[in-house]
Amino acid sequence: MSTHVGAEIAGQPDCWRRAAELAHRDAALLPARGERVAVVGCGTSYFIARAYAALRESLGAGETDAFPASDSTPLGRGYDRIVALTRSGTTTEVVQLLAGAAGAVPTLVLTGVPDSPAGQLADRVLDLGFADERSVVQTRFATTALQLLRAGLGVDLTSAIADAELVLYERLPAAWERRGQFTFLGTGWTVGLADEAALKLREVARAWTESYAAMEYRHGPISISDRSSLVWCLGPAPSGLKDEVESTGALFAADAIDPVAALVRAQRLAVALAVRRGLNPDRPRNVSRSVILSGAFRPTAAEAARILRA
Ligand SMILES: N[C@@H]1[C@@H](O)[C@H](O)[C@@H](COP(=O)(O)O)O[C@@H]1O
Repeated sequence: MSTHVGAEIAGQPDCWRRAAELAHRDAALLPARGERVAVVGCGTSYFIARAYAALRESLGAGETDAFPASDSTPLGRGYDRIVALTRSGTTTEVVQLLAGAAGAVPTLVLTGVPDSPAGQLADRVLDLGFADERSVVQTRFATTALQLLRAGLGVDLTSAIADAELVLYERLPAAWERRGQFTFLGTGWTVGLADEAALKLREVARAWTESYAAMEYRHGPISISDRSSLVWCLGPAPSGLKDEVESTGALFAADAIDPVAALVRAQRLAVALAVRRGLNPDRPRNVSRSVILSGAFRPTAAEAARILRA
C-alpha cells in the first residue's frame, strides 16, 4: 500500500541532513548555553519536547523543562525562553500559550508553517517547511525538529542518518507484527521517544501500547507482560531487564542504533501493523491533523499571561 505517511517516513534522512545545515546556519536562533528553557507542544510535539529537554540537560547545556502546552501552569517559574514545537502552527493550546507569553518571555517556534498563528506570535521562528507533512500523524516533522535541536546541542547527526537509511531498507521481524501488546521503554532522553513510539502504534494501528522509563517497567507494568507482548527498549537495555522480561514469555528487543533511527523503525512497525489489520495509515480514527478548539480550552490568553507573569 502506498501511503503519504510511508513516503514521509522514507523522507527522514534527507530532512535530517537539511536540519543539520539549518542548525549550523541559524545557530543564533537556538537557545544559548545556560539559558533556562521551557519546551512545549501537544501530542507528538510534546513527546519530542520531552526528549529534547532531557537531552539538553544531560549535556549540561542548561536547565530545561518540557510541558504539554495545555498545562502551562508551571510556566510561572521564570524561564529565559519558551521553545514551542508545532507542525501546523495552529494548535489552540500552543497559540494561546504564545499569546500569553508575548512581551513576557522570549519565544522560539519550530514549525512547518512560519506564517501560521503560532509563527506570527513568536519572537523567533525556525522554518521547517521542508519537513512538513500531508499526514494526520506526525513522523518526519517531529524527528526533523528533534534532529535540528540535537545538532544545535553539538550532536553530529552522521551516524543517525546512516542508521535511519539502513532501517528504511531492513525487513521487520514478522514475529513483531503478530504481537497484541506493545511496550516501549527508554532511558534518559529516549523516554520521550518511547512515548512517541507508543503513540505512533496507537494512532496508526489502534494497537494497545504503553511506554515507561526502562527500569520503571519492573515496578508493576510488567504484570501485563506475557507471550503476546513485545517489549522494546529504544536504545541499549539496562542490564538484567532482558532476562526478566523474557521470563514472562514476552519478546524483548533493544536497539544498538541511534535512538531516533530506532523511532523510525517503530514508525515502520506502526504502518506494517496497520496494513496487516486492514487499516489505512493515512486515515487514523478519531484524530485530526491539528486540534483547534472552540471555546472549551482554558486558560484564555489573558489567564495564560497572568500565569506567566506570576
Ligand atoms: N494528530 C495531531 C498530532 O499528530 C500532533 O502531534 C498534534 C500537535 O500538532 P502540532 O504539532 O501541529 O501543534 O496535533 C494532533 O493531535
